[in-house]
Amino acid sequence: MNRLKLELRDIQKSFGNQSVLKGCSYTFEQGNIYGLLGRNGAGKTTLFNILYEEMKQDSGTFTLHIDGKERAVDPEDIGMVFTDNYLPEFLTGYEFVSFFLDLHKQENQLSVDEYLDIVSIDEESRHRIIKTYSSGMQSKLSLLTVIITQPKIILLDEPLTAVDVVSGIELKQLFMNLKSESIIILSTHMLQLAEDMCDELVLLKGGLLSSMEDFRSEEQFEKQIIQALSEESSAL
Ligand SMILES: Nc1ncnc2c1ncn2[C@@H]1O[C@H](COP(=O)(O)OP(=O)(O)OP(=O)(O)O)[C@@H](O)[C@H]1O
Repeated sequence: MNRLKLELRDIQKSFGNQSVLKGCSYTFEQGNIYGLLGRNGAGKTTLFNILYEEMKQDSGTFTLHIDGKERAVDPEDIGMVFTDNYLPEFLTGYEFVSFFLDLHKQENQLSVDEYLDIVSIDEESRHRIIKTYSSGMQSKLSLLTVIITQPKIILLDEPLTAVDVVSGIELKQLFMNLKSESIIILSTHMLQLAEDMCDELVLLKGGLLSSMEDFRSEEQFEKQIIQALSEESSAL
């Protein structure tokens, strides 16, 4: 039985007279990676910002169920990696990880170098300032923050877009390992990534969430998703 669940109930959000989320309800469970798919402007980032408490929903709730007990979500329950990385540009990668570890002491903590090895940031690069990093390297450093803290809920907003093929495969494997302890929700437009990595696909369309059941048993995966997202009732 799954120990940890995140339950969203009827979350609504409008900006002025634009209704973006019209009653999102869904239960996400530990042990799964969920792929959140939706057209541009469907409201994926808005939903993540609400869960991360960067933004307040107009109505609706989201709660955690731990071993059958329900409680509010605490900020430390959630880690989010954004498309745009907010990293301190004038620290080196090494200094950033060291600083981050001071703030977030972990049991069985690895050394700074061991963490940087996990995301394959090489010896020379780790002592350069982050400002000089490529966007893929910056993404890897951002992903390291959730790898270190392993929060109960991990929200990944287009995390692997700038990461090269080899690093992408390594990071995918890392998230596969993290999912046994966490609920992972991955927003992506990369259908191949969603198919490879996710256990369940969730569509955000017309301001509502729905599950795409048994997507692996469908032969024409891409065609099916494109059709689902382009039907007339789309949010756009
Ligand atoms: N702070 C804001 N103020 C006004 N409108 C906003 C705000 N944040 C988002 N929106 C609007 O809400 C809608 C959903 O935006 P959001 O960024 O959540 O979509 P998305 O699904 O993440 O899109 P994409 O795939 O393009 O990143 C868009 O029309 C956007 O312009």
